[in-house]
Amino acid sequence: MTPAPIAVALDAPDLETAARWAALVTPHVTTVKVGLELYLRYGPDVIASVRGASGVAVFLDLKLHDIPNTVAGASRAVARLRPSILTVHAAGGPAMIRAAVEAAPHTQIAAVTILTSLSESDLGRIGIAGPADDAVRRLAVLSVEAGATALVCSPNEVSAVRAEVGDGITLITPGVRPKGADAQDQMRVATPEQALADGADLLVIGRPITAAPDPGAAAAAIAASLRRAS
Ligand SMILES: O=C(O)c1cc(=O)[nH]c(=O)n1[C@@H]1O[C@H](COP(=O)(O)O)[C@@H](O)[C@H]1O
Repeated sequence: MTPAPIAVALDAPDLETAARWAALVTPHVTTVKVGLELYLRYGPDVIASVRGASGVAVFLDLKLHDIPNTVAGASRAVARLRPSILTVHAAGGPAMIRAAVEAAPHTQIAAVTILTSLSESDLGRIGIAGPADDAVRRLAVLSVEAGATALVCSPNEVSAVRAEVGDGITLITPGVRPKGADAQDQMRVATPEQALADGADLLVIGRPITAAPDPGAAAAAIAASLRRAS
């Protein structure tokens, strides 16, 4: 069975748990994602641990956001780990995004547009006027012009972003919840089937899989449902 285009967010408190989740889900998904919790605790070794024997693609989600020189250095430091994807915040601006792209030539740089945990009223409070769609599209275009070949946005904006940037850019959507699942701290959400139908290339899914009694079975069920829908 072809693995589904899902990156399972391994937001675990310890390495053993993360490696166990990775082993359980990798037959069913293309990618696993290491984020700040694991990386700040264990550092670079975590990548090899979750990659394991399967050699699954590892997405390193550090959401870098600093001046270009600092982001270039940080990107260079992690590029040698050969993650398939590395995230930076689009709001860091074009020079910062370009610095990451140039410092990690073998890794796809994904620019995070507007966090899926922000509601439209949160956006107003941090000074971003107008609907989320507008800000996401603006940041998407700026990021692609700066050399990013992947973008992170919510499933709600993915079709608008696709229309803006075309087919060559990888669109990654967190904020994914199977029908009836609790959105938790996510504000702009959709189902996996909807996200894929609207043009997402890779769905980031964490707790709906990792908090399930059997993460392997939960990943398999979502993968099967995507196959049925496509
Ligand atoms: O860059 C990300 O992956 C990301 C961007 C974003 O806007 N929203 C978002 O939730 N994420 C990540 O996606 C994952 C979502 O996890 P769940 O909410 O448990 O499915 C977490 O690891 C987040 O860090």
